[in-house]
Amino acid sequence: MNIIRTVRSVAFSSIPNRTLSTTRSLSTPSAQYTAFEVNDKTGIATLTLNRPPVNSLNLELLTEMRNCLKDAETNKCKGLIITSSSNSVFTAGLDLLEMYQPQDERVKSFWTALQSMWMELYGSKIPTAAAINGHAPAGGCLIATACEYRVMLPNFTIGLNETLIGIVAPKWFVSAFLNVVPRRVAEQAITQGKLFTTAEAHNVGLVDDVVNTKEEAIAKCEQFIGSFKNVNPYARALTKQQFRIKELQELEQQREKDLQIFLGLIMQPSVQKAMGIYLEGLKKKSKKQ
Ligand SMILES: CC/C=C\CCC/C=C/C(=O)SCCNC(=O)CCNC(=O)[C@H](O)C(C)(C)COP(=O)(O)OP(=O)(O)OC[C@H]1O[C@@H](n2cnc3c(N)ncnc32)[C@H](O)[C@@H]1OP(=O)(O)O
Repeated sequence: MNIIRTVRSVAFSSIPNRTLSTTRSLSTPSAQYTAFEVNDKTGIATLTLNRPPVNSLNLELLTEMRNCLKDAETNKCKGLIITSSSNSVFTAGLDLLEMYQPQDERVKSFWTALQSMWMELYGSKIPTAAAINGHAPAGGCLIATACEYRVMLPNFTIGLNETLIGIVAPKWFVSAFLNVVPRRVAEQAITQGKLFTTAEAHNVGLVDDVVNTKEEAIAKCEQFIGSFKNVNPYARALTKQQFRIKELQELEQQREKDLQIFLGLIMQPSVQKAMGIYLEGLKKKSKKQ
C-alpha cells in the first residue's frame, strides 16, 4: 500500500490542516478549499479541489491552487495530478459571483490570480495530469487543457461554453484548447459554447482516455507521469517549454491589457444582465433538484 505523505491537507476531516503539515513552512497561509498530498512511494503530488458544491474558482481557491503548484515544484515532485473531491463536478469554472456585480479591487485580484495560476500550471516544469471526475465547463476546461494529459469519467461534460453566458473565452483559453482539438472543431465548438460529453471529448481529442472510476483515473494519470521515468527532468522541462513558451510569453506581455479587456467586457451592462439571468437560471435549477 502506498504511504501518503500529506504536505497540506484540508477540509476532508476535522483535523486542522496545520497539524498534518510536514514540510510546509508556518508562514504559508492555510488551505481551505484544496487538499495537497504527495505519495511517498511515487513522488507524485495530488491536488484535490474541494470547494463545495461545485468547486467554482474564486480568488481564494485560485490562490491555494498556486500554493499547491509551488509546493509540488519546490518539493521536486515527479508530477502533479489535479482532481476533485466531488462525485459530479471537476470544477464549474470561474465563480460567476466574482464577476457579477463585482467590487473593483477584488475582481482585479481575481483575474490576476487566474492569469498567474494558468501560467504556472501551463508552464509547470513537472508533468501535469487532470483526473476529470465530473463536469468541467469553461474555467474547468481551462485547467484540464493546461495539463499535459487528461482522463475523464463517462457521462460528464467539458468545453468552453462562455458564449452561452454572454461572455467571451479569452485568447489564452482558446490557445490551450487548440493544442488538443483541431482548429475547425475548436472554432465551431467555442463559438457555439458547446459542452462535449465525455465520449465526444474523447472522439475529438479533448481528453486522452476514458475510465469508469476516479481510482482508475488517478492510476492512468500516474501511468502518464510514470512514462517519464527514464527521461531527464531538465531536458523534459525545456522541451515542454518549447511547445508552450509562445502562449506564456503572449499572456505575460499582455497581462495588463488582458485585465483591461476582461474588466471592460464584464462591466458592460448587457453582460452583467446576461450573467444575472444565467445565475438566476442556475439557482432555479438547483432549487428544483
Ligand atoms: C474577455 C474575457 C471576459 C470574460 C471571460 C470570463 C471567462 C469565464 C469563464 C468561466 O468559467 S464562467 C463559468 C462557467 N461555468 C458554467 O457555466 C457552469 C455553471 N454550472 C453548471 O452548469 C452546473 O452547476 C454544473 C457544473 C453542471 C453542476 O451541476 P449541479 O446540478 O451539480 O449543481 P447546481 O447547478 O445545482 O449548482 C449548485 C450551486 O452552485 C452554483 N453554481 C454553479 N456553477 C457556478 C459558478 N460557475 N459560479 C458560481 N456559482 C455556481 C449554483 O448557482 C448553485 O447555487 P445555489 O445552491 O446557491 O442555488
